[in-house]
Amino acid sequence: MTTANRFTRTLLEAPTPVIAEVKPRTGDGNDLLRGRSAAAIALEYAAAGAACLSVVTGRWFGGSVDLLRTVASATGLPVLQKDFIIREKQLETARALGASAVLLTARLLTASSLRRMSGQALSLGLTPFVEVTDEEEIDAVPHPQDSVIAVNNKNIEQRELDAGELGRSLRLLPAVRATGTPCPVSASGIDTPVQAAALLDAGYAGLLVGTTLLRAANVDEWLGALR
Ligand SMILES: O=C(O)c1ccccc1NCC(=O)[C@H](O)[C@H](O)COP(=O)(O)O
Repeated sequence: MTTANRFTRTLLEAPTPVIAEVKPRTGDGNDLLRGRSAAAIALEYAAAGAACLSVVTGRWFGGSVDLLRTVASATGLPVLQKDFIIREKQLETARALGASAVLLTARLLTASSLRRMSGQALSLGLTPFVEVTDEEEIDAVPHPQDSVIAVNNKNIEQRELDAGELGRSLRLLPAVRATGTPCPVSASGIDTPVQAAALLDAGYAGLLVGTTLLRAANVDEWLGALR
């Protein structure tokens, strides 16, 4: 497995293809850590069978690059960094701190910036995790065979305070598959194991789950329901 496809391979081969997210708070400031350390949460996710981890380092959600360092060193699982990543320097930092994949938000980047950042991520051994919300963005994803393409069910312009629309993932799946990506992912707003199972049954290869797992009374039970 090359470093650039470690994240994708791990997700594709996992019995529970969930990317479990660590983020300190919601977009409107509600605490999600509940007194726990980020490392303890990462270890709990790993023990419950999560395939990969995601860390939100963006300040809206209370994150920092230190959080990435902490989570990446807590377990051996591949880690995605979620932030507004727009410069090559951020890619170098992501790699240095232990990330395997980096969020590139199609809505926030011009087509040429997305192409440049995807190419640079791959050359640094990082999987581009390209987040999309419509067909136009999907058609413009560069290097689809080497990227995760994630449909975001929420709207980042609203700091993801909307409830999320899982129908978006179902509607856009054929277009995502048509790109040739091996790894379509549905991200955000997944609240129950029943919803998660329906997205996997529909053909998603992976799911990104944050708030619900951070609030779950029993992460083991939540993820176990998908096996
Ligand atoms: O989506 C983005 O562009 C983004 C950029 C910078 C920081 C966070 C960003 N998105 C937030 C998230 O990715 C969600 O935390 C994640 O998808 C989990 O969603 P949820 O399960 O609804 O908490």
